[in-house]
Amino acid sequence: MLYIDESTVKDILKWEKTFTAVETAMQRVSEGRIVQKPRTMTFIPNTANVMGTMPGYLDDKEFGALGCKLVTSFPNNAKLENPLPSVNANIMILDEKTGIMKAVIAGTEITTQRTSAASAVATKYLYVNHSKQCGVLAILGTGVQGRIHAEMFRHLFGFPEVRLWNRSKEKAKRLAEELNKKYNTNAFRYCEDNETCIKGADVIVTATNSPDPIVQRSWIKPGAHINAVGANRHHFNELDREVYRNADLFVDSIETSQAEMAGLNLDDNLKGEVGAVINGTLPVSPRERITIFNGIGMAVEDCAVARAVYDLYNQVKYKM
Ligand SMILES: NC(=O)C1=CN([C@@H]2O[C@H](COP(=O)(O)OP(=O)(O)OC[C@H]3O[C@@H](n4cnc5c(N)ncnc54)[C@H](O)[C@@H]3O)[C@@H](O)[C@H]2O)C=CC1
Ligand SMILES: O=C([O-])C1=[NH+]CCC1
Repeated sequence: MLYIDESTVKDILKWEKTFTAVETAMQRVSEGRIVQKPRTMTFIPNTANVMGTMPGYLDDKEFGALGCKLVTSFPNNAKLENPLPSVNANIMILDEKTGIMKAVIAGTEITTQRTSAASAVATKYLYVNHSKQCGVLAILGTGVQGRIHAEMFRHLFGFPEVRLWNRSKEKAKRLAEELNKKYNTNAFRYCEDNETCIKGADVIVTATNSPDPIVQRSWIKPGAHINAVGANRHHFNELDREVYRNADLFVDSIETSQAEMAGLNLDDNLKGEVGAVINGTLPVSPRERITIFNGIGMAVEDCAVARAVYDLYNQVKYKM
């Protein structure tokens, strides 16, 4: 059985490839060329820990795959003496004709990249493509997702200022220093509080486990775009309800969002799927309207990126 480990995935998977795979998966969702149900969640009693199973099928020449991700979210892993990622995953991909397993692929880096890529796809189609300004990016939460969003968004969209806020301030400060050094810049700035981080920002990313709102409506600039990524079991808790009431909401999949975001009154502001915007079947919002992308993460994104990794691995292997 072929196992492609994390360090190999990190070596061969480039952000641009992940972006294209996720963009394709989002389009196929809105074309009905996928099969994907809400994930099953095994909540481990008396803890914040959860294990999810995410099976999916994606019909596409380049990124099509039949697969299943097993993912755990153990939010306290980051606080261990030897910290570990909070989110860990493996992805199985199966032969579509025989159902036989082709490979198990380490899925932690894939999950990291594909989540940020989904936000980037949404940002491209809901914001960047409408000639809106990419001046200030605000990142709330500087864990694994905060870091990848900061790096990937600056790389793809060239934000000259990336603000970083975290509940424990030292962590945000350290990340700003580290990224400034890595990219030989002073673009990454640490913020003392979430309000300062958000005010005047063009694009906002929330990537925390906060059960309470960390974004207030009055702090957001007209026409800004928000990618709400975090909050673990409660995908919509990072934004105050007033934010949802005064914005256009876009999701990755209506079907899975209806299950996992059931506590939010989606009917009020839900415009539809990002895939439909990409395909031109859903209009974009007026310029001054705030937009939210609430991506809860899709199995078919994992299938698409896993297929890309499998093909890249085989190309590299056969060349040797
Ligand atoms: N939508 C999706 O597809 C995905 C969503 N996620 C979610 O994104 C979030 C971040 O994931 P990672 O960066 O991997 O986790 P992480 O553990 O690396 O970072 C979590 C961050 O949240 C902050 N935080 C925790 N509790 C908080 C609170 N009460 N208020 C403010 N900040 C708080 C921590 O300081 C930490 O910096 C999690 O909720 C995770 O479940 C992760 C992967 C995929
Ligand atoms: O879609 C995903 O893989 C996850 N969503 C929340 C934690 C992991």
